[in-house]
Amino acid sequence: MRLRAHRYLPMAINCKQLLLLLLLLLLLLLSVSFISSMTISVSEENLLLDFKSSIEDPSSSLSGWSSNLTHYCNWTGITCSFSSPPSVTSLNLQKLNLSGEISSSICQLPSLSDLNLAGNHFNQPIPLHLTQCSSLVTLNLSSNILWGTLPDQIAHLSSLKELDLSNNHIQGQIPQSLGALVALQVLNLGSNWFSGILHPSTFSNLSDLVMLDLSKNPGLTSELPMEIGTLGRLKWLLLPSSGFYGPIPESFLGLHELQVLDLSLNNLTESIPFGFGLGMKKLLSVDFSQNKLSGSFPSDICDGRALLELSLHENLFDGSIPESIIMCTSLQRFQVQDNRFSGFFPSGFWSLPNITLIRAENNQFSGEIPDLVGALSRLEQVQIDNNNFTGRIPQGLGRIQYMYRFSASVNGLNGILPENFCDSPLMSIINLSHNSLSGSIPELRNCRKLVSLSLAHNRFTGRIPSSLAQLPVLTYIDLSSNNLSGEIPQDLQNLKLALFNVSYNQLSGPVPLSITDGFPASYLQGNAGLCGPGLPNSCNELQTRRKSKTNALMIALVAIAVAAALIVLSLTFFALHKSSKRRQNAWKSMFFYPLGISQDELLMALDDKTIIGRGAFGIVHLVELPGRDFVVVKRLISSGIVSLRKAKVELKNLAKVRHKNLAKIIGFCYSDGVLLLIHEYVKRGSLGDALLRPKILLSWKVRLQIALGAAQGLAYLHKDYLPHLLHRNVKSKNILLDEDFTPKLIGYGLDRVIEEASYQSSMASDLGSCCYIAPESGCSKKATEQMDVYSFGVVLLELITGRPADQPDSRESLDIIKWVRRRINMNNGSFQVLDQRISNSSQVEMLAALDLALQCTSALPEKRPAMAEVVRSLHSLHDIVEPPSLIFNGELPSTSS
Ligand SMILES: Nc1ncnc2c1ncn2[C@@H]1O[C@H](COP(=O)(O)OP(=O)(O)OP(=O)(O)O)[C@@H](O)[C@H]1O
Repeated sequence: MRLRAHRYLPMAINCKQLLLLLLLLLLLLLSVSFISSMTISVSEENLLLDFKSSIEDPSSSLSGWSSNLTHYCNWTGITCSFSSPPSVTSLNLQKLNLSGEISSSICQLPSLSDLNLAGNHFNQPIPLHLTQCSSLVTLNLSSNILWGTLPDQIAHLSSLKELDLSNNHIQGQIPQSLGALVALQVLNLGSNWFSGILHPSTFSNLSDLVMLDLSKNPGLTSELPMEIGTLGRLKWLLLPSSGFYGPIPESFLGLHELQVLDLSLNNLTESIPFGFGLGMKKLLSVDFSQNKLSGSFPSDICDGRALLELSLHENLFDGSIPESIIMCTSLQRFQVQDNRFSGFFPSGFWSLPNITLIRAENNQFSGEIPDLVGALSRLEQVQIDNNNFTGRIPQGLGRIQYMYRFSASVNGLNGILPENFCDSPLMSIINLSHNSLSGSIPELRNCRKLVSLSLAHNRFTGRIPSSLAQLPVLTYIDLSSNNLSGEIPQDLQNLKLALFNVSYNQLSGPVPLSITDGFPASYLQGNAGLCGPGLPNSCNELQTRRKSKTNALMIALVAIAVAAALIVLSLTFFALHKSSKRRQNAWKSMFFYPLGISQDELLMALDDKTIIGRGAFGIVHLVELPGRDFVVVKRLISSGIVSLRKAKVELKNLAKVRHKNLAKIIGFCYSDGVLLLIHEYVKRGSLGDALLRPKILLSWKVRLQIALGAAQGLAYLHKDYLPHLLHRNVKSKNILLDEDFTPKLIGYGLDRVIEEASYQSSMASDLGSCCYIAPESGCSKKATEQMDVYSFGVVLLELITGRPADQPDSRESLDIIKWVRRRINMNNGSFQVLDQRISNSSQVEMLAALDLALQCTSALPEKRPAMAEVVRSLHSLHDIVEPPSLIFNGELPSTSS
């Protein structure tokens, strides 16, 4: 037994040893796994600290990123996975005022799927190493100062679902390789400096895309690829304020999931594809505004009944709005102003249950505003100025709870004003001027928020309501050119008025002191019976005159001599009355945009001090408006101004010219053959002047941009605007430069308001213009598009050579065409004519432009290209627009204000 026990003893020891061994092994395993977990943690932490070390953090937002404080998964902006060990999945450091370098270390975080550095100040090219972060699902670098191009290698981020690079300074073409990111759902490249064309294939495979935003990239001069219309999941398509041109592809009809479509502020042409809206049941907002779209109203736009907002304004749409629009029961905002719509404005539209905004001004709508508009309406703002609306102001107007602006000037509204027309508690602006309204102006007691009341140029009679004085914020009152009588209520002086115009009425009696003191006398003129300091009648005189008139009457009963005196007096009075009537008719005005000042104030401003230029057709004044805005008033000096009736028709049409390269006509004043044209003010003066200033050197890119803009303006006049227009006076002095050097043509349309013979004689008197005139215009009287093309070619030569078109004092005394042609016949002559101050790197483009300018200035009109062709050729040269800071190599031109 002992022996057996002895035999088993070593065996027992072995078991113990085995147990110990196992225990040791376990411990070893545990410590290995602990050490390995420690290694991962340490390396992720180090990677983050490395990332931090290259970042500038003035707000100490990342001060908690320290290994001594907490585990890195709890650091600001970090999210980790729940795995063991935990690993960083998301880095969200938006809006922390960070700058510096985005280090490559973050791409070594193996599980990083979301990287958000939006709203910081990173100022560097898009780091190429970010394209190595292959696990990224979301990359948001928006609202920084990233620059350079978007690298092709972006295609390596094959898991990416959201890419947001908006609001940076990224340049160059949108890389075609983006099309490889087939998982992409959100692509936002808005507000950058991308340029060139959109390659169609970029979009063919992005079938998961839900949101595409390329807005505010003005250099993206491209047609809209039809492939975008195949993105069947697209909900948001945002392409406003870029350079898109051409038609809207038919394929867009297939975007059945679309909710928001914004194509505004581009150069899109042709009509909206027929059937647009059919089957698009989810449409909420559609914006086609500020393009050159034409054709009819998209009558299926409300097929889905969900539409909240429709904007078609500032286009060339025509035809009428179909009655079916009343199916748009959810519609809230409707903007069709500044088009050529006509026909009856659908009456059911006014009672749409949710409509808050109707803007339809500057069209030719007719019809009446029905009385239905009333208590249940949610209308807040109605602007239907400058149309052909007729009928009465509806009774229900004053019952609309939320109405704050009602503007229906320049229409044919008639009848009396309903007693309650201003009862809406929020009503702030009422403009019913230039209509045929009559009767007395009701007392206004309830619109306590009324700021501006314009009832000018109507047929109102009776007294000025004294209740106006009870409206605490009333600031602008224009009651001019009516038949109002009686006295001006004295209490009005309690108001803080910025405008009080009652000229050309039949008011009488003393004018409240603050009004004679505070406003120009022109606001009171045309009221023979008013008296007060500064007016033709002093009140004492008037009273004495009245007394003596009574006495004379009494004496007249008994004395024939006095009766004779009375006759003389009445004759004088008659003469006075007649002259006042004549003065009343002196000026007729029409403003197509609100100026904030009255006709009389405008006229008063036209003195020598405001003259800023003189041309062949007249003198140019610069007039300041309230709020530091300006307009330019050109007083036409010509014996051949057309009649008021014709001027009105022509200018109403010219005011519908809408193009960013044509200075707007804002209004006009007319009196006995004198015409004042009111224009948009363009700040930087003319191109002609800019080229003459020796210290200014416009870079080639800017010159090209100016040429392209001017060509686009002309092409619009020739082909897009109806009826087609010729400019007839294209020259560098008639191309003005806006703040950002956008060119704007002035001087178009003058031949519409000046008789032909006078127009031609004014043109002939302007010697500075003769080198812009096509050679054939001497023989053929009729102006043609080709003559405009010739003149444009001369301007293009000025831009290429840096020489003014006409240099009478130069040694060679040649006009620019002869000068260029002589030189290019010499050896290597083409190079010699290029402006030598511009860098050689632009030579190829300049030579191509020279070739185009020579075609435009061909002696044979039929050899000249059409303006649309010129635009295309310049487009092909104009790929990258430089940021404004690179525009000038010399002194910046001052603004003339
Ligand atoms: N809308 C405007 N904004 C700013 N300045 C203007 C505007 N219109 C004219 N000017 C200034 O007034 C000057 C004279 O303009 P105007 O058009 O009358 O003359 P012009 O161009 O020299 O000749 P023409 O009468 O043949 O057109 C311009 O050179 C420009 O400096």
